[in-house]
Amino acid sequence: MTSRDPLLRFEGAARAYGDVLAVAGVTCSIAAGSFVALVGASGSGKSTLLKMVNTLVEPTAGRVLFGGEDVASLHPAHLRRRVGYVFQGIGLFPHMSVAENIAIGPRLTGEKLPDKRIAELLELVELEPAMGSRMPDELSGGQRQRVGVARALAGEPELLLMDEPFGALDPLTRDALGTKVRELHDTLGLTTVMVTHDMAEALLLADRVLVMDAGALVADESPRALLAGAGGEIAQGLVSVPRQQAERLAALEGVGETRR
Ligand SMILES: Nc1ncnc2c1ncn2[C@@H]1O[C@H](COP(=O)(O)OP(=O)(O)OP(=O)(O)O)[C@@H](O)[C@H]1O
Repeated sequence: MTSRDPLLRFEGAARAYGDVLAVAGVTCSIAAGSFVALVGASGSGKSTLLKMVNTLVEPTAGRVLFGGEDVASLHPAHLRRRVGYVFQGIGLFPHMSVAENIAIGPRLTGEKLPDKRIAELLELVELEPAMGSRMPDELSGGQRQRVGVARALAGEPELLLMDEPFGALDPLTRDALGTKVRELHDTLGLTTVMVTHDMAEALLLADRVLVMDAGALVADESPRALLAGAGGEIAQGLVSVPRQQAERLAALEGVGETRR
C-alpha cells in the first residue's frame, strides 16, 4: 500500500436480509486522515455499512478493503484492534471496572495494558484516572460514552468507527464530546467514520459527508459544498433542517431586538 491508497474502500459492498437490501452496492474510498460523517434516514443502511468494516456484518456481495486487504481475510481480533468502534449505549461490561473495560480489546489479543496507559487513555477523554476503579453504573451517560471512546482508542487504532455515539446525550455534553472526538482525530492522526442523525453535527465535525438513501450512497460532498447547495434533493432535505432552525432562531433574536 502506498500513502496514496485509501485506508478504506468499499467495492460494490452489498448486504441483503431476505428481501431487504440493507446496503445496495456501495463503492467509495476513504482517504487516511479524513473525518467522514455518514447520514441518512432511519433504515437507510448506515449501521450495516459501518458493521461491514469490522466484520460484524458480512457482505452478501462486493467487498470491503482495509489498508488494501479484504477485511474478510484479516484475523477478527487483530482487525478489531486496528479499528476502534464506538456505538450508542456503548455496551460497557457491567461487571468489569472502567479500567478493565478499557483494557478488554488488547486483552483479547493477549496484551495486558499497563495502568499508566489506562490513566493516559482516561486523561485523553478528560476523565480523572481515579475513575478507572469505578463500575459502569457509577458513571453518567456522558462519562460512559467517554469510557467507550477511551476503550476504542486503547489498541491505538488507525480507524475509528462511531455509530450514533452521542445519540442519548444532552445537547451540551453532545457538543463537548463531538468537539473532543474531532480534536482526538486530529491529534492522533486517526481516520474516522461517524454515523449521525444530526446533520448539524455532521456539517460541523466532518470533512466529508456521505448521504445514504435506501441502501445507496446518494451524495458525497464536503460540508461547504452541501451548504452551497450541492448533493441533490435528499442531501439538501437533510441540510434544510439545521438551516431552517438557524433561520428561525435568528428571526426570534430579531423579534427580541425590536421589542427591546
Ligand atoms: N439483522 C438484521 N436482520 C434483518 N434486517 C436487518 C438487520 N439489520 C438491519 N436490517 C434492515 O436493514 C435496513 C438497514 O438497517 P440499518 O440499521 O443499517 O439502517 P440505519 O440507516 O443504520 O438505521 P438507523 O438510523 O435507524 O439506525 C433496515 O431496513 C433494517 O430493518
